[in-house]
This record gives sequence, structure tokens and C-alpha cells, in this order.
Amino acid sequence: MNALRINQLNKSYTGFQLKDVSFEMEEGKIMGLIGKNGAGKSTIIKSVLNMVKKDSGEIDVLGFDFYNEEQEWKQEIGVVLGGIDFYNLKKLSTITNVTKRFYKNWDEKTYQKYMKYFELDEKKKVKELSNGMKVKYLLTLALSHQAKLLIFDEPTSGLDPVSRDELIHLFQTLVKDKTRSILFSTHIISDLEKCADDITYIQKGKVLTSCDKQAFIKQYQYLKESGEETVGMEEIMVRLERRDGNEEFIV
Ligand SMILES: Nc1ncnc2c1ncn2[C@@H]1O[C@H](COP(=O)(O)OP(=O)(O)OP(=O)(O)O)[C@@H](O)[C@H]1O
Repeated sequence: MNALRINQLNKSYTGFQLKDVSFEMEEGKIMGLIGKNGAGKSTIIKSVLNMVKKDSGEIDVLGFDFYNEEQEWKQEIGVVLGGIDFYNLKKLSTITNVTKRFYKNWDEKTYQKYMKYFELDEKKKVKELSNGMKVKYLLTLALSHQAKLLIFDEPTSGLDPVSRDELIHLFQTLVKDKTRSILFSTHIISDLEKCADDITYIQKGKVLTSCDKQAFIKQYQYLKESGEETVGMEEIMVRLERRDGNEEFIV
């Protein structure tokens, strides 16, 4: 079964359009969603979560009916999207208590395990956490109700290299038994080089490529410059997006 299937997704904003976005995510895989600022990654994620209303297209989450079974599939996904700064004055324990009431598969043991792993203190208020700690807390909530599909928007961006490495390790462990899948958007391409199975590259609202990581790298080796043996993912992205003749904007 596919963990996620998006078929011909369209969504328009003034001056921007997601155009016929289609890709599939196999169960048990980690997929990286990449593309430059404004390419449409968050809009895809929000469409999948039904947080923005798509104009057209089909979205299947874990095989559920998108509209008729929205409550069911929302129980089965774990999401980290944006921050929790609007709960600044709340204690983590308060937010946890509200969150766990929503999930029928809430697993207190798992929750306590991740709180300990990430060295988080429930008695602290959100405003007392560093940015990295906030991300770790949101990940803890997302991982504590036996979600089958985890969707993270730039989960590693506020983390130090050691924490990022630990998180990547955790992602790899989570998908090992093939019952969980992870979709995450990021600009930190080296994280994907370490852990992604598949890459979906978004350019100006369209899917440029969606395939496994090795095929992705192989496909763009034509971007190699003289003297180079290979070209890595980050440089592939830079070369695909490089704009010629923009010197006039630089003063
Ligand atoms: N609510 C909205 N109303 C109008 N336009 C929007 C809205 N949300 C996003 N957009 C536009 O949609 C485009 C895609 O934005 P999106 O946030 O999906 O990009 P992204 O790939 O996630 O970018 P980044 O890497 O910078 O986070 C942008 O041009 C943005 O201005």
C-alpha cells in the first residue's frame, strides 16, 4: 500500500500555482521534499493535511477516503508544521494533556521515552524553550500516538548538527519495520543524503522529479562540470536553479 498518493493536485494563489502535482510514497520509506524558497513544498503539505483547500486533484492518505474519513486518517498521522509560539505561556504538560485527549492511540510510555530522550522538562513553559527544544517537543507529540505516516515541514532546520544527526538516526529507526513512513521537507540537503530513500523535487509549483535517491543523483550527473567525478545533491539543486545574468541586482 502507498502511505501517500497525490494525483494531479492543483492549487492557485495570486501569483503562484501548484500545477498537476503527482507523486506516491511507499510504506516504510523516507521521502525528502525539496525545492527552493517559494517552490510550493509547504502548500503541498498543507493540502495533504486539508489545511488549505485544494482546487482539484486526488489525495489518498494511508488508503483512507480524503474527505469522508478525515478524522480516521488524522488519527494515523503525526505532523510537525511551524512552531508553537502562540502557546508561549503554556506549560508543556498542559499542551500534552490537550493533545493526548485528541488521539485514541496515545501512548504515554512512548511519550515519556521521547521526553527523556530529547531531555525535555514538562514543567517548562514554551517561552522557556530554545528553538531546537520546541522542535523536539513537537516531534515528541507527533511520535506518541503510533502514527503510520509522519509529515514534517523542515524538522531539522533549528537543530544543531549533533541533534540533527540523532534525529536522522531516529527517522531511520522508525521506518525500519516498514510500518511507518516519513515525508519531510528540508533545505538541509546533507540530511537527505544521509537518510532519504526517495526525493521529490518541486520547482515553481511543479514536480520536476520524484524517484529514489540514487536514481535522482544519477539522472542529474549531466550537470557535472569539467574535472568533477560526480555531482552531489546540493550542487545538483544549485545548478538546476542557477539564474544567469542576475548580476544587475547585486550592488
Ligand atoms: N495563504 C497564502 N496566500 C497566498 N499565497 C500563498 C499562501 N501561502 C503560500 N503562498 C504562496 O505560495 C507560494 C509557495 O509557498 P510555499 O510556502 O508552499 O513554498 P515553500 O516551497 O514551502 O517555500 P519555503 O522553502 O520558503 O518554505 C509562494 O509564492 C507563497 O507566496
